[in-house]
Amino acid sequence: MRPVRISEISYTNVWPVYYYFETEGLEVELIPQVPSQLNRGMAQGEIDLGPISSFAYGEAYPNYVILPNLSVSATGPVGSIFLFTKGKDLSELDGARIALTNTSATSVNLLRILLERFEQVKPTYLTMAPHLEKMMEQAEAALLIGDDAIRGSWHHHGYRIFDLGEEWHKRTGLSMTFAVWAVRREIAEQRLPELERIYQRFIEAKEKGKKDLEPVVNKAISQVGGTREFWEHYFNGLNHDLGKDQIKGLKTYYQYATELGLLKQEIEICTLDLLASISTSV
Ligand SMILES: C=C(O[C@@H]1C=C(C(=O)O)C=C[C@H]1O)C(=O)O
Repeated sequence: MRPVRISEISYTNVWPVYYYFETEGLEVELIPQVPSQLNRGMAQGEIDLGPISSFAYGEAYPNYVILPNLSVSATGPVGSIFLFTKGKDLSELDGARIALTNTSATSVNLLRILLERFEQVKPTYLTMAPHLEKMMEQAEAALLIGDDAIRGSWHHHGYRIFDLGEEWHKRTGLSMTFAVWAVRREIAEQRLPELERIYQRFIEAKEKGKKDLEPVVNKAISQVGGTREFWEHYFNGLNHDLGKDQIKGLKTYYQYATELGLLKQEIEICTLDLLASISTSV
């Protein structure tokens, strides 16, 4: 049988889980990608499992199941999902052109929820590669995610920066889940014992990442730049669990996305019960 194809998001936000992910003895292939490539790969059946955009889970519903207790979430500022504006507040973006990174699915739709539902403004959008200066030549505001957003925030360009995790939390009081570990439903049905072993390794990796973050911080400093304080603060602001609070925030996000017509149907959060069969939780 071919290896299980697992995506590895190339952004630092998943390193606290992937750094200690041990593939020894597993029949897996790790494929580095940005979220939008992973979402496409999963939809086309080229990738079996990975931390997909939570929005992509909703789009593909009910084709995937979620591995419990893994996510990329934040309650409040996330530190790497930023809207850059030339000084305007979110409420002043009616009719504005906004450039969206072509690497994201969750955050572009989160932005639409914040602007269209909460601020009642209706901008126009264009999708571009994540280059802040090029985006700002063509638009009044730009959305970046992941390390592109982090690097963008380090430059002294004078733009106003809105953290979408923080803006979501201010308006809803809820946590926001940007990615969930999803697996194609047929893989879950056909290769459950292997999935259990893979899942166990992910959970072990996440626990190690919580206990010993220092090597992860060192890797980020050497590969991306920035200070130890920056990365400690960034990683500590992220949450990689999928507990009650995260699920409550995610359900609300799906509900708003469906109400705005961004998703076609009501979404249930189906998690894989790794000791029995597929179940719908919470
Ligand atoms: C926290 C982040 O979350 C990411 C945001 C995603 C999206 O917007 O679709 C997808 C996966 C997450 O890993 C980030 O990129 O900074």
